[in-house]
Amino acid sequence: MKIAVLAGDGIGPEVTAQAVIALETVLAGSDKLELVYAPIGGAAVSEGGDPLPEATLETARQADAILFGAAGMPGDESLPYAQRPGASLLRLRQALGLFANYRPALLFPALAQASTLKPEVINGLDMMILRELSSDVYFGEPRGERVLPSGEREGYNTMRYSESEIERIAHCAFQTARQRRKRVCSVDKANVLESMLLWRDVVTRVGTQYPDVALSHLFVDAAAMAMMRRPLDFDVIVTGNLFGDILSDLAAMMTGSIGMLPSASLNQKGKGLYEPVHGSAPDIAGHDLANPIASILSVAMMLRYSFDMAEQAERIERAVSTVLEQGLRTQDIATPGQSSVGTRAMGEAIAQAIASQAR
Ligand SMILES: NC(=O)C1=CN([C@@H]2O[C@H](COP(=O)(O)OP(=O)(O)OC[C@H]3O[C@@H](n4cnc5c(N)ncnc54)[C@H](O)[C@@H]3O)[C@@H](O)[C@H]2O)C=CC1
Ligand SMILES: CC(C)CC(=O)C(=O)O
Ligand SMILES: [Mg+2]
Repeated sequence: MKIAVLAGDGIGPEVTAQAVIALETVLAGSDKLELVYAPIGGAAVSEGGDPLPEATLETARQADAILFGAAGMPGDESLPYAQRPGASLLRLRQALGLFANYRPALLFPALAQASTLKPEVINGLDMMILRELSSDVYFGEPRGERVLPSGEREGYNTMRYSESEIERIAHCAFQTARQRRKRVCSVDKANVLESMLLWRDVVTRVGTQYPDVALSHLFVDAAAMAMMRRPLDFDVIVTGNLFGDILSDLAAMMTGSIGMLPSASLNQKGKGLYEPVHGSAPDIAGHDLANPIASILSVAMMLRYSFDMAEQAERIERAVSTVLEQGLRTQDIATPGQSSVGTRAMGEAIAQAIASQAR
């Protein structure tokens, strides 16, 4: 198995290093693992000017799966789009056709006190946010900035969705729900936006092919409220690129921290990129403070989705659960008065827990 490792910027390399250790530990004894490192984001700009060099793209194309860290740092936004380190991930997603982004929000019981919601509201939390990843306002044309006749500057973007783009993500949602609790909630803004009215129409039409799955619809503002109020009501949430980006950060806080949320992004051929939901966290980068669990759990998703290695995936997830049960915390999931460990110590403890498991 050839894995492209694109660690990127900020805490990206810190958490990815721990995810690689977890992967190597769970595959110990296998000579099949091949890791190919390539630069992306600000790291790639410093080397050659392009945040997504052709060689990196080729490495990603040739690999069986991709492990991504984070890209982008403060100040990026002043650069033209194609040179922006933060945009390199969007370009990579587009180039590989990664349209289905699975973001599971799961509460580890040991972290009930770390969530900002009351334990009785979130105990048992297990929702899957399925975010469409290759379209919407992030990619719509035209986009840009212009000067109005008044001399005032105006920024503009285009929210768009085609029927086929909605259809394919809707099928993913219903198929995922069939493996879970058979409920899909589609989140849109069909009361205001034409692209979202089409979204609702198409999801409803696709839903008729899955009579065993219950489909509901919510406008995104009401969805944000309902997710905070009764998160356990949700099974699969399917939504567009922008709303999925926002709602997954919201869901992350229910699990204790954004440092807990992994993700898998798949294309139509099943090729996958695996990454933590969080960004480069410049405020804590370089201080051994980042929580590596989201990245480590992303490796578990990789083993399950790309390599059909459910047993090894479960071993990683069980090791995470074990160290959390033992009371180990990085600073983001520590409750007041609780001591915390750094990125490396958390990663090492998880690797040790994997190694000492009875198989
Ligand atoms: N997938 C990616 O590569 C993403 C990149 N970004 C980029 O990252 C940069 C920073 O963006 P922000 O909005 O600050 O989002 P962020 O996710 O990097 O950080 C938000 C907050 O969460 C904390 N945090 C994030 N990950 C953590 C972890 N593993 N452990 C503990 N705490 C963690 C940070 O310290 C910060 O307080 C920007 O340049 C942005 O464009 C943002 C989101 C995703
Ligand atoms: C480049 C951004 C859209 C990354 C992000 O915030 C995300 O994928 O969650
Ligand atoms: Mg985001």
